[in-house]
Amino acid sequence: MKRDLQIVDVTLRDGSHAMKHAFTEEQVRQVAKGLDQAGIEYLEVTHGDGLGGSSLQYGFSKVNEMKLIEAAAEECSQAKISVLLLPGIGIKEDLEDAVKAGAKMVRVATHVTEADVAKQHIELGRNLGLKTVGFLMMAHMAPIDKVVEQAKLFESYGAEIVYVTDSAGALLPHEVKERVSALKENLSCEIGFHGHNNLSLAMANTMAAIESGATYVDGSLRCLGAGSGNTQTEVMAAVFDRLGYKTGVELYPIMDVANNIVAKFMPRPQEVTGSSLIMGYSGVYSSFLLFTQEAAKKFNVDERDILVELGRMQAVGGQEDLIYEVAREFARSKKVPV
Ligand SMILES: CC[C@H](O)CC(=O)C(=O)O
Ligand SMILES: [Mn+2]
Repeated sequence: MKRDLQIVDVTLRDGSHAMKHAFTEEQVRQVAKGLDQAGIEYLEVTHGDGLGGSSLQYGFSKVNEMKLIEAAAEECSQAKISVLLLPGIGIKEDLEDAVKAGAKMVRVATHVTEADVAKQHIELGRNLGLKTVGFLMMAHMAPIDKVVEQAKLFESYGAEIVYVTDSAGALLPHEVKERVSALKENLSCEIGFHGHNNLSLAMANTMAAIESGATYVDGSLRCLGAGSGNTQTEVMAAVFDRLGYKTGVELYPIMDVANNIVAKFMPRPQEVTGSSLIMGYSGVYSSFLLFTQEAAKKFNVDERDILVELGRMQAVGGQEDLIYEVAREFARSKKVPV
């Protein structure tokens, strides 16, 4: 079937942040099987921070991600497994192992101003015969011309799709429109959008993206993802159907996997909480949420103060250690015993 839009499901990757990287093999099998049967073509499986993310800094995975990729691939009859790779966290050998485990797509992710570090990884993805994607994270942090420049680099290395990634859930619909339209005008490859719901705008932003020409859009079941989570996969399936787009995704089966499987194991509902709202408001990486909550508790300070300060400092992925430094500094200035 020719699809007008591709919904890429990231429950088993972005959802790993919300699960503190504790997915079990059985959970992954059930979700992958449900997504496959509902008609999703690409589903992403790795540690939340991508291949090689299991570590003291980002949190250890309960189950080795290669085992999870293999398990997901075994459950799929038509769907393909995508893996996320952040150069520096994941290495060449991780991608090669992921291919042996069954991966068919790689999304190489860099900070929005650092696309140049992805050249070798994108070339490797193409050489391994993978569908290869460039993922520009924290897209709110760069002006449009910079986003275009960086996206063009991805395309020149061989990326077949380039994503505008709203890692902090900070973009407003008109800002998504500006970014996606500019990429559409200046690139020949397909354009994707990955949203977070910290300002309750994930669906509106996804709509803005497709109206501006994006053809790949990410979602997660019951929004399971970092911060307030992602655009909700099953909601996208319903909305796109109402709009007359063909996605290949069947509504009742996708709702069933969301409500009968994912809802049963998610640790908490994906809501816009005080902290995740501040992440969107201040432009802080969604995956910092649980670390910030732990640091706030440990140092007895307000989570929101930590997040506003991280936003002011323009902290980016990889700077998780700053969360604890900022919390300690607040505790010191408030004379809270640490
Ligand atoms: C830390 C990687 C990150 O979770 C990738 C992603 O989904 C995003 O930037 O939103
Ligand atoms: Mn994300």
